[in-house]
Amino acid sequence: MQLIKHYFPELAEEQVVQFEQLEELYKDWNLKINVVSRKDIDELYLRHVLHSLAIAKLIAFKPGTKIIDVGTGGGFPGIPLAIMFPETTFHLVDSIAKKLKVVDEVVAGLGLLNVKTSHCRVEEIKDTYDFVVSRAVAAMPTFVHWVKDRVAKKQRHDLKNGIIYLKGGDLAEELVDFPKATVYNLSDYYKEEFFETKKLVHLPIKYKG
Ligand SMILES: C[S@@+](CC[C@H](N)C(=O)[O-])C[C@H]1O[C@@H](n2cnc3c(N)ncnc32)[C@H](O)[C@@H]1O
Repeated sequence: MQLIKHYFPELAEEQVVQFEQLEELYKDWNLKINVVSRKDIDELYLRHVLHSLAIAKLIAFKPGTKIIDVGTGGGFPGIPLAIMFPETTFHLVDSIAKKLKVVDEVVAGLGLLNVKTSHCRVEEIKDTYDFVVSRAVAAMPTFVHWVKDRVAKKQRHDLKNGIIYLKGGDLAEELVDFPKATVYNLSDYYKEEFFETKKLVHLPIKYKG
């Protein structure tokens, strides 16, 4: 938790409490429904919370912003971002019900009012959002195909509406067809070795409606 305070010193007291509560909630629920690996749960703040919050280093979502987290799994990056931006609404979607059960319990345990969840494939969602966030779900061409019509027209931020994707490793091949993508190195935000190869991709998506 010190890690989170170190990189995000401006958190309000309520947010600090919510981030602190995450560890116990995940440890507890993970014993009942295994959604986070053992190694990852021991390093929850580094591998999940801080990693998810890299998106908050790129952009501060304004009040009223609508975000969808596609393939949220156990709630990443959606839950840490929902704590960080309480006036932004987050729709967390996953095709595996047991993962969303954990997400629902963690959301209830934290008392988060800005999160809703759907158990479905993202291809079934019809709504639109300012940004589509995600981590480790599909290769970029497949992902873009799934979500390109989910991006709203109205711009609220300097950063163009579109996809914000947390990815590891070499992205060059995946991004050849997306010249408008910008890749950010998480090592520019965080000094821990875990982030050395981690990246954040922003891909603006133009509304076609
Ligand atoms: C590797 S996990 C990543 C989970 C989480 N984003 C994280 O980083 O911890 C990928 C997740 O994407 C979900 N998923 C894959 N394709 C999907 C789709 N088309 N619609 C919704 N969820 C999907 C899977 O069920 C799985 O929970």
